[in-house]
Amino acid sequence: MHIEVNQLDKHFGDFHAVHDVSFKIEKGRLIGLLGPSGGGKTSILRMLAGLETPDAGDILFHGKRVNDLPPQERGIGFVFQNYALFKHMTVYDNIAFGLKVKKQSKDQIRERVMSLVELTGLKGFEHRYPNQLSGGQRQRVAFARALAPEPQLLLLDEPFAAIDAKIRQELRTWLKDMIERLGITSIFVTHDQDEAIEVADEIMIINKGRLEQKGTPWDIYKNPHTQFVASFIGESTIVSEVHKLKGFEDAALWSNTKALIRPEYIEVGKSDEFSIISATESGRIKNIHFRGSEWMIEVQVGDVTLITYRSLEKDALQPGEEVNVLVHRAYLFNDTDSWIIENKLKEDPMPVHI
Ligand SMILES: Nc1ncnc2c1ncn2[C@@H]1O[C@H](COP(=O)(O)OP(=O)(O)OP(=O)(O)O)[C@@H](O)[C@H]1O
Repeated sequence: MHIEVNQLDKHFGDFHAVHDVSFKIEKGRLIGLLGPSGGGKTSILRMLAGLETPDAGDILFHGKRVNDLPPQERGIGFVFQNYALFKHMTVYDNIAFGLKVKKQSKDQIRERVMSLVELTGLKGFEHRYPNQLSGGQRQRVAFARALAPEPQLLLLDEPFAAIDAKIRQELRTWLKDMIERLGITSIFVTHDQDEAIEVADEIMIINKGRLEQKGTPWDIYKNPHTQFVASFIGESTIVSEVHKLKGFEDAALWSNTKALIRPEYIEVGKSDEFSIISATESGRIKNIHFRGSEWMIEVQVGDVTLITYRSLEKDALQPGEEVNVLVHRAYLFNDTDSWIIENKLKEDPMPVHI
């Protein structure tokens, strides 16, 4: 289903929960609504579902305004974080529920339920009750139940929040595959950036009721439009006086700016490891922390502490050691504008407006 939302607005009493939100979603896309708690993600989802009425704005499904359609007439399936399965019903009856409401025949229901049981890998579990299933299995039942009436839009609110980390990882991949295979337009709410980056075709970043940015995970990561987006997606060090770093002197031209520097744009090494000498700084290793497959390195350059990662032998760098540091690029933000600025001693000297 193709979705268009124009200037959606919602207050709860005096509280402005959703501000002027507009977006379009193409048919078959898997969209992640990502943002901090209380930002308005669930409110947007509930308005799409018809469970909440917008104060202003239009919601169009296939170009047709649906603001006044009740939830059951919008062709939507739901999956919630707490499974919301009927505890007193078997897996079979849970999946069949929406079909019975639609008054389908017993044979039709059996055929549809069994094909969904097969699709979701639940064969052999049809006669179990929810309390006889693992969290991951219950969530697959919830998914099958939502799909049963053949919705055109699937809405998932924190679908994996209540599930252990390892199973959550498996379910993410499973869900992505499943949705791709079915080609059903889906929107899921999450506050977990890794989940959104890994699963979604496109991410919408929601903060304080506003849509800050919409794009593919790669595009948002590479070209964050606001300081909030840059700091919410991926890691970064915030630096207020980036012009003090070699190659970034031009940043002094813009007032009230803050720079964000991603770990992968920082290279740290012993002096003989660098060839681009003019752009390197002298720094000192402040601390190193073991992080499993890599080490987190805090390096002091003047009064700035930068964070980066390296896979290295334990004794390759030591706290207190003098090192060379090269910063490749930074994101620069002031109240109204944003730029990507490359190290002019190393690469393109011109900042790119984003
Ligand atoms: N029915 C309601 N009445 C009053 N305030 C509400 C209502 N629903 C939501 N809110 C408020 O609106 C804001 C946005 O809530 P919403 O649930 O949409 O955010 P969210 O981004 O989904 O957060 P979370 O990740 O915590 O679920 C919150 O401050 C919340 O307290």
